[in-house]
Amino acid sequence: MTSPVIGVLALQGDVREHLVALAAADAVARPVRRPEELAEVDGLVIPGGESTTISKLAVLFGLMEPLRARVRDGMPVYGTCAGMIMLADKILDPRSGQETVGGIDMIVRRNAFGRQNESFEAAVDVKEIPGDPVEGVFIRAPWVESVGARAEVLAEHDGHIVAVRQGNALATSFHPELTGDHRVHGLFVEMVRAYRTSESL
Ligand SMILES: NC(=O)CC[C@H](N)C(=O)O
Repeated sequence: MTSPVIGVLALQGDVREHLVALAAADAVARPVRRPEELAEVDGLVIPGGESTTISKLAVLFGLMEPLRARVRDGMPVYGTCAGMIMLADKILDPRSGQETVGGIDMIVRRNAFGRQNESFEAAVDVKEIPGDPVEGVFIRAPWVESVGARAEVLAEHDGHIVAVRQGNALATSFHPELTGDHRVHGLFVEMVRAYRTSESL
């Protein structure tokens, strides 16, 4: 079977690192900036960066509604850090004008780890990733305050939820694209493959 085509939302943030990690995990990866490009991908990564900026640019580029529609339709989507914030149905302390795509029944607190510690690394056990813990790189990272019944917690750090999955939507507070360990991207590529197979039946 041919490799799935996975987009990386390329409005702001660490786009290139995700393109490299997805390619290493056997996907065809390409940047997505326009609605027509979004329509052509089998799955999408929303990278880390600054969620307020990504949100405003998504509205400006006419991508917010198409993003919501595709996520509602079940397109697999993976958000890291600012991308996790974009996938939250609700955020605490949003900046004015900040919107989210939503898709995961969770409440996310922006910069939650950041106030105590701008940036750090920690080993994180992630459900669905067998073997060694994942090296979690946290950069002004959010955490998940609470999840609703439909969302499954995949990982915690220091008593705080840092990875969540709800159906085809996956989110991590940390940045696996920066470590050279492509297992989380591998999990996402498998989600996209399964979706593609179910769509073509
Ligand atoms: N590394 C990151 O993506 C940081 C997220 C950033 N603190 C935000 O609120 O968007």
